[in-house]
Amino acid sequence: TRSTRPQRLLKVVQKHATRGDPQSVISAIDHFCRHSEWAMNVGDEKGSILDSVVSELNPEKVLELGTYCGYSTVRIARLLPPGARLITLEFNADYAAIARQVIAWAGLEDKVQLVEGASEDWIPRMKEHFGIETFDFVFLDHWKDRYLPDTKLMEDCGLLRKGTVLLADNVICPGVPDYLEYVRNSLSYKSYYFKSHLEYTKAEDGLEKSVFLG
Ligand SMILES: Nc1ncnc2c1ncn2CCOCCNC(=O)c1cc(-c2ccc(F)cc2)cc(O)c1O
Ligand SMILES: [Mg+2]
Repeated sequence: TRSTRPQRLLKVVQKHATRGDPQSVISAIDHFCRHSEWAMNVGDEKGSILDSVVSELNPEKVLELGTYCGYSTVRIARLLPPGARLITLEFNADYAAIARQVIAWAGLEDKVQLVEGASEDWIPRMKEHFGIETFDFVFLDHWKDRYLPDTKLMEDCGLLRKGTVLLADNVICPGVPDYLEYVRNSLSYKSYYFKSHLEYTKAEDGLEKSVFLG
């Protein structure tokens, strides 16, 4: 039977990227998605904004919601200081299997813990299962109708502290109107919109950076 797009993306990484070189993994995926097959990675343009937010924050504890093929996982993990940890949640087992191999090809498996399952099931278990007190940085890139309930769930579970940064992908396309309304009007967040484009296209999209004020 025909291969899946994530399987073809992994083949491209293994063929064109250098083991242990995260930048070559990022470039191989971006080239494939721009010239061969579009895929829902955060991409190079929004990826550069993601890089600048992570570099400025230098987070120790990172949560990513929605791994897909591991593109943004690699982008974030390559910038983390030694000893920092990234936990990434992926619901789809096929995506998770590909992402593990992409993350390993980049040589970042020691910084990354990929967990299979739904965000709503795992967020309440972060403390007892992973020994996490609070996160410094959260990248939201999963089901768009889960951004708001999962943010409220993280608040209720005490996983956010004064200064925790949430960065949300796709706030315009596909769009997360309820989440945007919440973080932009809540007194518990200071929010900023980074205008950009939907990965590998000319359509408008953007990232919303929201700082939890405690
Ligand atoms: N642990 C978890 N818990 C819950 N749910 C989870 C989960 N892990 C995964 N999932 C499930 C969903 O994961 C993928 C979500 N991402 C997107 O859907 C997405 C779509 C587009 C897009 C598509 C078509 C267009 F025309 C225009 C834009 C672009 C993007 O950048 C996207 O990120
Ligand atoms: Mg996205």
